[in-house]
Amino acid sequence: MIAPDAPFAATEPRLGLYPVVDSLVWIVRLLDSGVTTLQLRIKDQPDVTVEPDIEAAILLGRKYRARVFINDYWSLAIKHGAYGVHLGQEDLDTADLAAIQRAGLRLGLSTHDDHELARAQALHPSYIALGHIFPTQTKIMPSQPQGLADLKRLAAGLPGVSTVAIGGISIDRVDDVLRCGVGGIAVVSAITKAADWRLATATLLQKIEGRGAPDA
Ligand SMILES: Cc1ncc(COP(=O)(O)OP(=O)(O)O)c(N)n1
Ligand SMILES: Cc1ncsc1CCOP(=O)(O)O
Ligand SMILES: [Mg+2]
Repeated sequence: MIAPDAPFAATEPRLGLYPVVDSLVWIVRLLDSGVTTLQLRIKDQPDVTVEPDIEAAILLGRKYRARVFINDYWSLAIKHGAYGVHLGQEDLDTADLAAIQRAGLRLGLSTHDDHELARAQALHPSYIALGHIFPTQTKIMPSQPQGLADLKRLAAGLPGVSTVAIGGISIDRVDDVLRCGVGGIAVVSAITKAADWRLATATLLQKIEGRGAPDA
């Protein structure tokens, strides 16, 4: 991995509500509900299997003028001209960051602690994700939850950086997370496991971005 010297293409300073979903069906539902920042996170499939959905998600993002980030599959994201890519720390050892940058894609990076944060900052990504903040059922995490105090401390040390909090963020925790100073809140189960995902999405949009769905 060779670190590019220049910063990656900028994204919004405040990414707002940022659902992370595992299918095109969810991408369509959420774009239709007025969500403007999204991630397609399909895990551990061959490129040939995921390419059609990745391409479709990127095209839908363009059609809806939304920011669709592709998790993991950075070369497919480049090939199809995605808005952006989200990578984890382990991906940094193998991904061609210079190619992502040359292609003008935005880059989001995961961080779990101060050490990973310093590594991410040195790469000048478009946004930095901090987490997991609370315990999560969605992904097995080797690290401990960071909690709100650490989130506040870390966010305060990142002036001018677009930040996203992730991990165990339920609707009733959103206000506390926002008070820590992050500009984006990434959620999986708060939407995909909600009894009423439309209501959950509308509530999150209102709390995080102060707006309703297009027809609301
Ligand atoms: C917004 C956001 N933050 C963190 C992650 C986790 O990404 P990663 O470390 O690459 O792990 P996987 O999601 O690939 O399991 C994320 N996807 N999105
Ligand atoms: C992908 C990922 N990376 C860190 S926590 C997480 C899952 C977050 O899911 P949930 O919002 O359901 O806790
Ligand atoms: Mg990943």
